[in-house]
Amino acid sequence: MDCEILTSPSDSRIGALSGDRSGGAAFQVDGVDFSYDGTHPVFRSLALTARPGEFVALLGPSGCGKTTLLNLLSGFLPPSSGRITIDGETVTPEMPALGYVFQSPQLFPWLDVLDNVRFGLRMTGRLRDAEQRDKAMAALALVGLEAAAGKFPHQLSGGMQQRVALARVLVLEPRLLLMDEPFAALDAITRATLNEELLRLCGRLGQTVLFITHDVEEAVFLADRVVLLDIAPAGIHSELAIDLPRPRRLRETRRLERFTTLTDTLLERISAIVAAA
Ligand SMILES: Nc1ncnc2c1ncn2[C@@H]1O[C@H](COP(=O)(O)OP(=O)(O)OP(=O)(O)O)[C@@H](O)[C@H]1O
Repeated sequence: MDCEILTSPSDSRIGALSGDRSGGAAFQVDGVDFSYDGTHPVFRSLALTARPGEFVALLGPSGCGKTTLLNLLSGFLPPSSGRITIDGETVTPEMPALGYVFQSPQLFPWLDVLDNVRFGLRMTGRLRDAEQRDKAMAALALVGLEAAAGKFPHQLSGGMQQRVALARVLVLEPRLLLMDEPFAALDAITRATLNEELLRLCGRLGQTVLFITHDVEEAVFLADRVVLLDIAPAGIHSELAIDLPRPRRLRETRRLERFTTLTDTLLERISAIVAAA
């Protein structure tokens, strides 16, 4: 099991990643209709925005369209009408601003950790080998895995594999991270550690994040704002601003009365959605 608490890498170790990126991207979903088959809509006139650097958690009952929304935002699925923009530009899957982290790490088993992290840089072909290595090592330092650079995925725990997957995305310096239940398959201790790690990284790198989860406490711990989706095709049921102080540490934050109030509010809203279905 991978449950060590990581220390923060020094600025010199992550220097190779501090290139020309400038914080997070804004996104805007405007009047979006979407259906997979043309007859059963998943969204009708959906509208959602996020400001640069905002951490938005997406909650909602199974089948309400959370993954569909991520796929629309990443440009993998085109809306049937409406517009989705990242920093004002219509989204396409090739946009360098985008990084996608899935529930399963999806590493290449035949490549070692360093080459898994380097893979995206090699595909862009823009940097020399040595620069690619520097950037990949910097990304591994960010997730506390420099020492695992020469290992293969099967030699890593589930939590370490998910960290490599995160490093593989961070190396490309995305300004919008789309995360689809990235820690759902992990044990509770690893998940708690990675939640804290993710907040530390976001505080440091400033990306905008859209994070899907089924876990109300995880959503409240991580987010600036929780967006709750209703049964499809109703779209957004409600939003809740998470006014908990930062930096957040799991044990301290969960003890706050406000944390309990916010999670209870969301649980009540979810029960109402399910009861009305
Ligand atoms: N490729 C597809 N083809 C047809 N219908 C799909 C496809 N993917 C999803 N759907 C349908 O679209 C709706 C929304 O699915 P989606 O996976 O976005 O929901 P979700 O909220 O992410 O669900 P879960 O919480 O269970 O992961 C569901 O009714 C689902 O059955």
